[in-house]
Amino acid sequence: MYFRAGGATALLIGAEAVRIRLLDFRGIARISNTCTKMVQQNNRLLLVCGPSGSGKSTLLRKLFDEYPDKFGFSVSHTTRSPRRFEVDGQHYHFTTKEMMQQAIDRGEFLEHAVFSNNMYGTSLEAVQSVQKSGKICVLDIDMQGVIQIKKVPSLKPIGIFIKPPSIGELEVRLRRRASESEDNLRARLNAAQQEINYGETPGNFDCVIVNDSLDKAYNAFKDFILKSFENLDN
Ligand SMILES: Nc1ncnc2c1ncn2[C@@H]1O[C@H](COP(=O)(O)OP(=O)(O)OP(=O)(O)O)[C@@H](O)[C@H]1O
Repeated sequence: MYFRAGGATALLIGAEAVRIRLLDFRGIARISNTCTKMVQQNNRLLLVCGPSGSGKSTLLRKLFDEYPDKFGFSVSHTTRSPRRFEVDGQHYHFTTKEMMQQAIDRGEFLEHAVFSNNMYGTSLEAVQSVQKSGKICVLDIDMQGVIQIKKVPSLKPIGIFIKPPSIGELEVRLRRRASESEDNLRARLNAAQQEINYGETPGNFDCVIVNDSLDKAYNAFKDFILKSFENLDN
């Protein structure tokens, strides 16, 4: 079953969305050793990044459907209040600003951001919890999160960038999805070109997939992942 547990890209990119991401050098050093162990154990992270509306969720849903036991999302932390249907530890780990900041200072977060006065982040423990269950941990993550994770040299994540066929088509898809206010949609489209530039810069991702025809894009997505994680048997 596909279940997206509140990844960083689930956040709005509204006009007021000043995202501040901080991972200081002490934090990097602290988590670096643990990450080296993760890599040695062949527990590499899979990062899926792309502009809002590029099709990350659609492709991941197909992958999770085809390989139900192989992949898992880590559960993010947030300091925002739970919504009515949200279950602590399932949709998010709900915490306080003080506790989250202390954990960040202890170097327990791979990436974190401030959005609309609330903190969000991916803890190393949340990633390891997925890996301990025998699954490959997938982070559906925005450009700023990728930049932050890449600062941990020992992590060596496998990164896939999902590129829309054009900004015009991205707009069509976002409008058809009808999930955003006009302001939000504009903010997402404004951010998209910068994200595409980052995605296309050599060295930033291991693979760039243009999501034009969904079937074609999915096959390329799946093939690359199967090759990258050779021990996937299904
Ligand atoms: N190849 C495709 N052709 C046409 N429509 C597509 C294609 N891929 C995805 N879509 C549609 O585009 C919309 C955006 O896709 P999706 O929600 O997967 O994007 P996303 O990158 O996960 O966005 P967000 O980051 O905002 O969650 C959805 O309505 C989806 O059905």
